[in-house]
Amino acid sequence: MSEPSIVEISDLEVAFKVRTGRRGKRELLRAVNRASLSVGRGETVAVVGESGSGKSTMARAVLRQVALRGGTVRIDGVDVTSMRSREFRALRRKVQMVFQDPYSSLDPAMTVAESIAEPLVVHTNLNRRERHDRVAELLDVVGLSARHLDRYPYEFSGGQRQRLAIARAVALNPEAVLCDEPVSALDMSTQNQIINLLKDLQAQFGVSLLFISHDLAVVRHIAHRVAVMYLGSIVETGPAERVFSRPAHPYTKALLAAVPVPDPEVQQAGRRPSIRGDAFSGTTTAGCPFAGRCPEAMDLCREQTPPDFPVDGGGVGACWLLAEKVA
Ligand SMILES: Nc1ncnc2c1ncn2[C@@H]1O[C@H](COP(=O)(O)OP(=O)(O)OP(=O)(O)O)[C@@H](O)[C@H]1O
Repeated sequence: MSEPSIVEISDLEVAFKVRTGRRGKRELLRAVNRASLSVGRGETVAVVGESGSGKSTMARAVLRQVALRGGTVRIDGVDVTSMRSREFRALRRKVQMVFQDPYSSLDPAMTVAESIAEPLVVHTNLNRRERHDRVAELLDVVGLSARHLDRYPYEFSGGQRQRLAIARAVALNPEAVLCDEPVSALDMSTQNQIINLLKDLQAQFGVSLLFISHDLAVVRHIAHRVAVMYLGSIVETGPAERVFSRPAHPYTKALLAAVPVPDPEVQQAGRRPSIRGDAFSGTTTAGCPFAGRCPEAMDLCREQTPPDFPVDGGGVGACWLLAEKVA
C-alpha cells in the first residue's frame, strides 16, 4: 500500500459566529466550507485566494488551533480531529508552521540560540552542548552563521528573521511545514531568496510544504499543485502548470488576470478583466460562492452549489460550466 499523504483535509468546515449588519445579529460565517485537500510527501501545494478566503483558517485547523464544525484532518494517515491533546502532541511535531510575521514564532526577548533551541528543549533529550551544535547546524542550513547565535531578532533584516523562523520550524525535522504568507512582507529579491531556501530544504530533506499566498506570481515559482480558495470553498485544484496555463474556474481566470504574467502563451489565453460585482456573503449557503461576481454565471449557479468536475490536464473545478464538458 502506498504511504498516506502527510496532511489530508476532508470536507473541512470551520465557522465563526460573527455580528452582521447594523443590528449586530449574530450569524455563522463559514470561513472554511467543505474543503478537501491533501499534501503528498515532498510535495508543495499552494493555497491561493484573496484575503478572507479562509486560507489561514484552514492551516490553523490542521494544527487544531480552531474548532472544526465538520470534516476531518489526517496527519500521516492518522485522524487527529478528535484525538486527545497528549496523543496529538507527538504527531504535532511532524507539522510545523511559518508565518508572515516571523515575530509570531520568534520571541523578541530571546536570543536566536534560545528561540531555535526551544522546540529541542521541549521535544528532545538533547543536552545543552548537543542543542548548541544543532542550532548552529540549523543556522547553516538556512544560510546564516553561528556568529548570529547570541543576537536578538531585532538585529536582523526581515528576510533574515524569516530564515530564523524557518530554522526553528525545521528544528525537529518535520515532515511538513505550513507556510502562511511567508514572503508577503518582504521585498521582491528577498522573497526570491526565501522561496529558494524553502525549495532547497525540500530538495535536501524531502519536506512537504503547504504554501499559503494571495500572490499567484510567488506561487508559480514553488508550487507543484495549486488549490484556489474563494470565500471558504476550494473552487479549483490541479497541477500548477495546468492551473496557470489553462485555468478552469472563472475565479482562477480572474485571479490570474490580475497578476502580470510573463509567459506570452498564457497572456493570449483570453484573460478576463479583474473581478467585479458583489462578493457572495460567507454567511449564505446556496449556489456557487462566486456566482455574484462571475461574468459567466447562469441561473443554475445561483441555485445549486457545483460539485467538483474533472478538468482536462488534471485536477478538478467546482463550476457548472465544467459539467457541460464532462457530459
Ligand atoms: N477568530 C475569528 N473569529 C471570527 N471570524 C474569523 C476568525 N478568524 C477568521 N475569521 C474570518 O474568517 C474568514 C477567513 O479568514 P482567514 O484569515 O482564514 O482568511 P485568509 O484567506 O487567510 O485571509 P488573510 O490573508 O487576510 O488572513 C474571514 O472572513 C475572517 O474575517
